[in-house]
Amino acid sequence: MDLQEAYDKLIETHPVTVDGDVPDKAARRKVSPEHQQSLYNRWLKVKMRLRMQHVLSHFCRRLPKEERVSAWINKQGWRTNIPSAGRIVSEWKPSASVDGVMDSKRIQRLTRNQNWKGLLTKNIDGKGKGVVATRTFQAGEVVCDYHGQIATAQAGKNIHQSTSAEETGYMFFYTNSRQQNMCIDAHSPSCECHPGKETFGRLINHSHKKFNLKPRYYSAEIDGQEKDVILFFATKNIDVNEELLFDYGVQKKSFRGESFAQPLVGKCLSFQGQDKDI
Ligand SMILES: C[S@@+](CC[C@H](N)C(=O)[O-])C[C@H]1O[C@@H](n2cnc3c(N)ncnc32)[C@H](O)[C@@H]1O
Repeated sequence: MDLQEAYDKLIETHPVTVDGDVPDKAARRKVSPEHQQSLYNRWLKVKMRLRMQHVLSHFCRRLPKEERVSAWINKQGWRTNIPSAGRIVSEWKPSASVDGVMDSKRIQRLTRNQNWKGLLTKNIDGKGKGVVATRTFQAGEVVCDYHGQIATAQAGKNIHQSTSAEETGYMFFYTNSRQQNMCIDAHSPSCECHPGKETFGRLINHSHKKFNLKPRYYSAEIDGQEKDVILFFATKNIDVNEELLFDYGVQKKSFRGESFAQPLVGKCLSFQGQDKDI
């Protein structure tokens, strides 16, 4: 029997699991006295890979800090065969299906607390304020959300018509999972749930050609309540100091028309002045 056959036989009775114990020597010898040591090594190697995947799947769409990974690993109660937090961070890639992103407690917490890290508000020549990255983001990472009061599209349109030109660019129109036209109204710099805090999403500027973010709509259960959430995903790797941009869906250089989003595609109404980066 070669090693592969022996290994396949061993895992029939002793499958590798994240928390399982390596089969003892007697069990390994029973399968193959000749390969018992190699079976031991291979079993532990596969277990390590499984643990790495287990940790990575917990930090699925936001690059974690090493200390955070280390703290989480410590909580698992593993005494041997412990993955290195440094290696996890260096090998980190966005994982998990985009559909399941709002299942992540971390993303839910960031959405609830508006504590998005790695972002900085800055004045951008010719555009007013904008948002830049203070760390690199990998393609596929969740960067932040578009936060504000959720309203019907009609209510948003009314606000849009009754507010000043400076305020009207902060409405994000979308269609929800029940096919209702809705709007995230962020015309006030801070919202009722986060008084005194200016959230990042509303400050992200537009570019049709150089966008590096794409919004995606979710209907998510947060704190037992169904909520509409618009998450911004990096469409490419983003460098430090790079401005974050998404395509508002405006077609013209100066957009004043009415337009409602297709599902999953947001549109901000009213875009005035000289558009940089168009
Ligand atoms: C959602 S706000 C973005 C944040 C805004 N720059 C601010 O200072 O609050 C949308 C408004 O930003 C400005 N803006 C966005 N993208 C722009 C661009 N590419 N060039 C010039 N102005 C832009 C327009 O005034 C637009 O109505």
